[in-house]
Amino acid sequence: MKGILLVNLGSPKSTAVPDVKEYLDEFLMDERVIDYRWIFRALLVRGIILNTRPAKSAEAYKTVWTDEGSPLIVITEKIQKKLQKLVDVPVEIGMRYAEPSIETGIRKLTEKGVSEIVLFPLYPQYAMSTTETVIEKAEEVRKAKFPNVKINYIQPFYNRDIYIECLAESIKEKLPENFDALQFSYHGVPERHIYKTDPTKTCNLNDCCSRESNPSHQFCYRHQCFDVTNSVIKKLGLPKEKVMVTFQSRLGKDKWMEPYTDETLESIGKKGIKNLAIVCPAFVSDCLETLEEISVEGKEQFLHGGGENFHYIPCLNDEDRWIEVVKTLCEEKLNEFYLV
Ligand SMILES: C=CC1=C(C)c2cc3[nH]c(cc4nc(cc5[nH]c(cc1n2)c(C)c5CCC(=O)O)C(CCC(=O)O)=C4C)c(C)c3C=C
Ligand SMILES: [Fe+2]
Ligand SMILES: [Fe+2]
Repeated sequence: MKGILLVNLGSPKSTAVPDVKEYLDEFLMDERVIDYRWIFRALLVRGIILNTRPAKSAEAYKTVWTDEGSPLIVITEKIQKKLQKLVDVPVEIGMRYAEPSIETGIRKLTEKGVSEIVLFPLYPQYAMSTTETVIEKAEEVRKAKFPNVKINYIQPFYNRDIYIECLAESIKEKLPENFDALQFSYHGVPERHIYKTDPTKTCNLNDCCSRESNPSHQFCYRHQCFDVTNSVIKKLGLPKEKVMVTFQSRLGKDKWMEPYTDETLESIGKKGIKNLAIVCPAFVSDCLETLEEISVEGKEQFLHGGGENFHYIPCLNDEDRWIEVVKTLCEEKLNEFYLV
């Protein structure tokens, strides 16, 4: 029997500082997130970051937490429930970090008799800290605990027409009438990650990412962010001069992809952009990074820098058109089981 596992990043189990600390420990000790040798990662994460960050992050989580829990998990559950109504195989969710884990998700499916799983990492763009770490973890769990289960993975879908169509429609509906600029803010990654995961060694993190084609594009997060932006603005008929791409949520002292979202928000008001719309297409569901970092902090930065109207465009969340896309991508992979 077949089944579907939707995998998202995950959140702490509560906003209590020890729970946030446990979550950050698992997240930041992932070698595909902080890619230093174990001893240096442990010194940085356990010796420095976990001393202060959990309390600060817990305060931020408190501002977005709902009665049902973390927005990211609540929204992923809503996607699951809606998808379940459209397909005739069991659908479960699993988180890369914390609970419900990928193992919990696979276990629930196997208890329903599932032995062939389509696993959907809910990230449009490939990075070692997105799709790659999900697949690595799922394979580790499968080999150790469910050796008889087959898993078929859905690949990054940043360039799929159905996704672009859906995102463009969603943005169009939510765009305010008057805006001076539309900012696409993607979660950043350290530049080193892009070089590291480029098997072709042809990405120069410069003009190459915006070229029409280059062998590195399949593994270049930066290219995939530009590609989503270009495809969406083409569909919306927006002039390039009205659009910006920036990268948010950097952590630590490494060089992350630029331009940075926060610095841009602080400076564009003075350059004449008074009415701003902003969207975050690295996330399919709203989460701490959109609801707090962009909608609250980002708005303050923009207003502080001389901006006047800040309009946050929510993620696809559980919009029906997005659930249809999820269904189509899952069905494609479900059907592949018949071919092998
Ligand atoms: C969308 C893709 C994501 C990438 C790429 C990514 C990389 C990345 N993140 C950190 C550090 C943190 N991220 C945090 C939160 C967070 N990150 C993503 C997604 C990506 N991260 C999401 C969806 C969330 C929100 C989770 C939620 O519960 O809502 C956090 C925790 C919050 C905080 O303390 O700021 C950290 C830390 C690194 C180092 C990294 C490197 C590639
Ligand atoms: Fe590139
Ligand atoms: Fe992150």
